[in-house]
Amino acid sequence: MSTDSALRIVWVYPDLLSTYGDRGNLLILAQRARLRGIPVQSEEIRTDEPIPSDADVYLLAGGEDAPQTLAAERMLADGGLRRAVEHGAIVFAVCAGYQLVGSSFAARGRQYAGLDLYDLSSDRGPSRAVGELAGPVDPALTLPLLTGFENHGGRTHLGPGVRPLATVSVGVGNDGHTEGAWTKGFIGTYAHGPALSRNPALADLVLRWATGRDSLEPLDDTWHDKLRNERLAALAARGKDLRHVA
Ligand SMILES: NC(=O)CC[C@H](N)C(=O)O
Repeated sequence: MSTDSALRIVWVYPDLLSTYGDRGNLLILAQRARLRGIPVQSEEIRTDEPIPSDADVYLLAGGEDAPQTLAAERMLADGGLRRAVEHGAIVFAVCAGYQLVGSSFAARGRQYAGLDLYDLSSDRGPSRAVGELAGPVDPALTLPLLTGFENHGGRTHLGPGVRPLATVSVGVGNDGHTEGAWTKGFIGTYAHGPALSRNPALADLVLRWATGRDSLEPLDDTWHDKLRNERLAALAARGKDLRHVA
């Protein structure tokens, strides 16, 4: 992002990929930037539009199998997201969006080619993972506990080019042990909720990457904290052991 221009945030294919309130990720990211005085330009690029390759941040959301395969096909043919990533754009991808930035993913009984932007691939798990997802984030990122809601049939396998975003205390995530993936400029997660509302520190990490700033002024996170605490208390009430979770 250059200093005199707005931060350009693109939500890719809201008409295909948009489940469980994932549009909230766009709203939260844009609002947390604006509250810091960072001008923002949000764009929703639908399936029949070319994906711009010169934006700063790209958001991909969840989707059912059929829309996910269509989205992958269109994105591969379009090429805009690949060009953007090659220019250093940041990608925040949730669930179906997370799976389709890997080399391949499973849907409707077979494997489909993904965009192969990051070192991960997905196949089908033995059961659907549905419910709360929580766990400590990779200490290298110094973020608080990840909390979210998951609903997916896929399981994701990480290569050496990415690191797990979190380890799983509650839920399934990638495989019951790790959840999501990251490398500088990329975060993938199975967390809906939306993820950036339940994890505002993750939104700020994306903003720090996008602006090149080492730190951002703190915001009033009262309502995010209430939501986080309510969700974590619900897990504790169900006897989930979160003691080892920061
Ligand atoms: N919630 C989602 O995005 C689901 C992703 C994918 N269709 C799966 O079931 O694994």
